[in-house]
Amino acid sequence: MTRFLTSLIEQAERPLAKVCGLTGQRDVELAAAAGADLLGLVSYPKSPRHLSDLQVVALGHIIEKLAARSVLVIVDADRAGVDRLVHEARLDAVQLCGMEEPGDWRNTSYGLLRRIGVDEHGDAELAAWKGIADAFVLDHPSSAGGSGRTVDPEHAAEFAREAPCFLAGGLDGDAGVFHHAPSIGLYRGFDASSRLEIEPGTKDPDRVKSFIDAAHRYSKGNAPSQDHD
Ligand SMILES: O=C(O)c1ccccc1NCC(=O)[C@H](O)[C@H](O)COP(=O)(O)O
Repeated sequence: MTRFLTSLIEQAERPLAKVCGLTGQRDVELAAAAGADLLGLVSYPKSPRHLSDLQVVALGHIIEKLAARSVLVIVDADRAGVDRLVHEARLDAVQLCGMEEPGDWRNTSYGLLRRIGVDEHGDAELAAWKGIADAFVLDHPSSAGGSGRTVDPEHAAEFAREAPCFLAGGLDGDAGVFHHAPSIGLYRGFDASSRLEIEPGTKDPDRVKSFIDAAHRYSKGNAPSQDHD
């Protein structure tokens, strides 16, 4: 049986937009209203966007009511704990960003994203998680996520030729996405967080909308259109 996230990625006629690091009902609602395909909730105490399990449960239920799709973003996760939280919070997918072992994450009932740092270790990571993760999030290697730093476009494109990938790292509105123009058609989705914020943990509605519109502007697999503003 094909999992929902693989189906979503394959059936979408345009790249998906994931808005990450949503910390409250206001931001969840504005991202959903702006058309985000995936809404990310971060569980990582060192992040300014960290949510407790109780907060994840509350926001997960709100996202479900909005008929939107949620992603738990977590670092050094434990499978049993994640399975429990996904069930309680009614989440759709999980993004693993730490030192998790691929073998522990086979056959999840939820969608699975694996974060890959765009550096010389990325190839081995990607090979280890292929067939387990539905897709990969290509991010700056300096931290587990939310760095606001852009990745090397040519190196990222090499990974995107190997497996379904979301591009992340320092993306903002149109200019941020379009910076990757030569290889933009390779990506199945785009993922942004810190550059869409007014302050850490609070999203700017205009930047969120501009990012989502930019991400949706491209036809999957095609070269970028040049008609953006
Ligand atoms: O957002 C965080 O603080 C975070 C912390 C630890 C692990 C992952 C985190 N975010 C993951 C995401 O999916 C972000 O969207 C991605 O890293 C891009 O972040 P940014 O460069 O800030 O757009």
